Amino acid sequence: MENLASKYDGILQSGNLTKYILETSVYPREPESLKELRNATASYPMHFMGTHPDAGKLMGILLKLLNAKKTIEIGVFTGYSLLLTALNIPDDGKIIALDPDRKAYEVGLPFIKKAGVEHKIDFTESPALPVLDKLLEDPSNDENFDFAFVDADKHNYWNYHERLIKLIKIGGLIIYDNTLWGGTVAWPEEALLDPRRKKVRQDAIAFNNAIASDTRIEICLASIGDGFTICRRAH
Ligand SMILES: C[S@@+](CC[C@H](N)C(=O)[O-])C[C@H]1O[C@@H](n2cnc3c(N)ncnc32)[C@H](O)[C@@H]1O
Ligand SMILES: O=c1cc(-c2ccc(O)cc2)oc2c(O)c(O)ccc12
Repeated sequence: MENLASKYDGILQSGNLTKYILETSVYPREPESLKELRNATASYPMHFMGTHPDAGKLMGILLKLLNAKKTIEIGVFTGYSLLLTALNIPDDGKIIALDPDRKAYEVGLPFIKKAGVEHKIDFTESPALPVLDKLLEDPSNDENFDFAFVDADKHNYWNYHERLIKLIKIGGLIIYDNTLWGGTVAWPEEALLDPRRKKVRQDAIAFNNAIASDTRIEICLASIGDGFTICRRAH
């Protein structure tokens, strides 16, 4: 029988511990604009797709450590991770943000404007692959980005990886979200009943296996949010 608790209890499979972490170290220091965007998303369809705030906190620290200036985001939804990125890069930083769903982006846009960071965002209403291919047609984009965050159609993660690895600088980071898919990657296949969740589990397992043997990167599969695969381009 499918254990839906994992979806709501976080990857720790413990609602109390997830709540403790959020209430102790995340919510009290979450910027007001992010909190407002998160609250506005709560009444939007599929609101659970927003990046987990604890994972967002880690992403913010990594962006600062890296001094990231030029970034790519694949999968914007209402913009939690996008606003978080915009708040953690310098005033002249730029984010190429890609999503075919402009309506969801517009839910978060007022909070992005209020935070005064809209000028850092170049949103394109499109599936990501053709835009990445276009970027790669111009050699000046090779190794020109510090950071990328991927949180979109899970079956395309390897296709994104093959393109992002050329666009990201040596020493830069690519983060893939949902790579533990509620913990189900370690479950027996028959334990999952919903065919769509089953398919995403298979996509996540295939991606995790492929990335684990990619010698161009160092990886850390962090059990935060829904599973964050943090890749550092090594060469
Ligand atoms: C999980 S949500 C992203 C959540 C977002 N990072 C946040 O913090 O709120 C996934 C998004 O991926 C988008 N998406 C689906 N297919 C896509 C594609 N081919 N290219 C880019 N984005 C895509 C969906 O429209 C959806 O908004
Ligand atoms: O339940 C979901 C579904 C997705 C998803 C499915 C198909 C796409 O083309 C894009 C996204 O993503 C999710 C997600 O990122 C998350 O953190 C929780 C749930 C889901």
